[in-house]
Amino acid sequence: MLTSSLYPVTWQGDRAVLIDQTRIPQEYRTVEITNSESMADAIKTMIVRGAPAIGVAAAYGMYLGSQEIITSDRTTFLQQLEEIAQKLRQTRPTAVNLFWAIERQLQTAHHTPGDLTALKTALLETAQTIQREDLATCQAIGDHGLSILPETPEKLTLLTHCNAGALATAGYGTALGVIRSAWRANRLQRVFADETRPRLQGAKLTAWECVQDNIPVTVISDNMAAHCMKQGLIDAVVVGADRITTNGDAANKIGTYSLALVSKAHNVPFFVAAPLSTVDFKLATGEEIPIEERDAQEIYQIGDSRICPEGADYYNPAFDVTPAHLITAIITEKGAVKPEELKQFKV
Ligand SMILES: CSC[C@@H](O)[C@@H](O)C(=O)COP(=O)(O)O
Repeated sequence: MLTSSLYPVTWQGDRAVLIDQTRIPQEYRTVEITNSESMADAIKTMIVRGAPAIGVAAAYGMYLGSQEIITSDRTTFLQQLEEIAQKLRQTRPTAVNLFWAIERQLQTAHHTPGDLTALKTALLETAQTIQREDLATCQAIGDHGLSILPETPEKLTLLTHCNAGALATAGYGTALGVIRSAWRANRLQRVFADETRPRLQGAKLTAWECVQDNIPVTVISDNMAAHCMKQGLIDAVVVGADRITTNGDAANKIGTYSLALVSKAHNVPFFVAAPLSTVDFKLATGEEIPIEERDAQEIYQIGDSRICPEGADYYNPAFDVTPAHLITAIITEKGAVKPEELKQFKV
């Protein structure tokens, strides 16, 4: 029996309720967000994280922001809404879903006729639509992924990195959606979850989600993947993405690129599962993707303990780019394609 009722964002009347992903698995707690500034903070501090979930959260942030604007003049309203959009854009630079969702809300605002009350209602409806669509999209990604997983005599063991699960989307997940669909189809033996230093999304969130759904999960540290592949333990790798460019290069959580190299060396298929809202057709190659650099403390400290000496320097890029040639297929809601075939989805 699958639960998967792990919705990172829930709309309740006049507020968004977020699962606080910084506390899982120690504690399941929710945070109520009633204004655009708190939503921007929640995205920045990773209370809500994962590219599609960030997009959903930002869409509600735009609606909450619209409620803060006190004017009856449409032009002034649109100017102030743009300022709110700008604050939300400044939270995290890599996941394109953030910019995609904000743009969709601005388009809604510009194209909704009638008074400002009607416009604000349209912003709430658009946020809810983005959320609903993403859930359906993840389920479609799961189905398409299932159809291209390798045919093996035994059930599959799949490896994933970071958390591209229900918590990272409107629900169900992208990479973990494929894994859920494989489990549901009785084709999955086990998931290996990279712990994903420095924020440990794999050890904390992916492992927790799998436990909720009774999917057998083995957590490994990030440097163990090559050894596991050499032992023949892994049939395929499935990861998510934060931004994919027109040529099929894919930015995802730091460590994904090395995992792709290791997969190539061991002839293990490497799949990227992502909605088309994660594809940035404005960018030609992964070289152009802005890579977020986060606070050094994420490297030198675990929990409350400092693990590295003072006096050293630290470097903390949160994402890396896997070149298209290392990707077996990109699994989208419209089907699984080779990276070079992604262009066909450009509208
Ligand atoms: C479906 S989520 C895809 C990606 O956003 C995910 O793999 C990832 O890298 C998340 O990074 P995070 O820094 O936790 O937001």
